[in-house]
Amino acid sequence: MANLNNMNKKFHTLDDFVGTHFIYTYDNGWEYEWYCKNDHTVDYRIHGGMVAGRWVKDQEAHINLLTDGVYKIAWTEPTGTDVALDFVPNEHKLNGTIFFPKWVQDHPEITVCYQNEHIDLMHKSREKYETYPKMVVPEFAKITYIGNAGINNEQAIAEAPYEGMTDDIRNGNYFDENYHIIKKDGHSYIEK
Ligand SMILES: C=Cc1ccc(O)cc1
Repeated sequence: MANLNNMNKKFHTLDDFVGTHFIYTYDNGWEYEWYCKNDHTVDYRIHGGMVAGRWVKDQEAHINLLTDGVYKIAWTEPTGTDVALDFVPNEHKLNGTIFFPKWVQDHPEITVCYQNEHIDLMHKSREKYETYPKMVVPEFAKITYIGNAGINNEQAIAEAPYEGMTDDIRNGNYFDENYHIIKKDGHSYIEK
């Protein structure tokens, strides 16, 4: 058991941000977990909201330092969903805007999966169903966890979300001191 929640971390440079793992709750109640895997890649897991249960690895993203301790991340997904995040981690907050195509709003369950194994289905669905009007979700979020997962840590986001997972992470019951998953009965995990 290791308490890796580093809410007092101070951010200045891009290097301070890359390799950091966050959990946050949007003001609409949606809880997300997001990992800046390297300077052009993100992984994430969705714990609450319209597409709770969805998780994604190796999403290409634009990751930029705007000014001291302020970061902008933007990407477009195989579903056609676009995302722009502005992190102000020293104030434990961010602003996220998600632009969902109409089909994700109409059929969110199609996207609730480990997306990496269903890229074809995402591409087929975005052609088959409607794109417009898009559903825009602009929200502030409060950061509840900051962890130094390190760059290209494949264990940070490595299994489907489960009830209580974010509490396990925040309470230090999920990762060991090397930021590897602690093996637990009843939960799948990826071998070290
Ligand atoms: C749709 C993905 C997504 C990932 C992180 C976040 O904060 C908002 C949206």
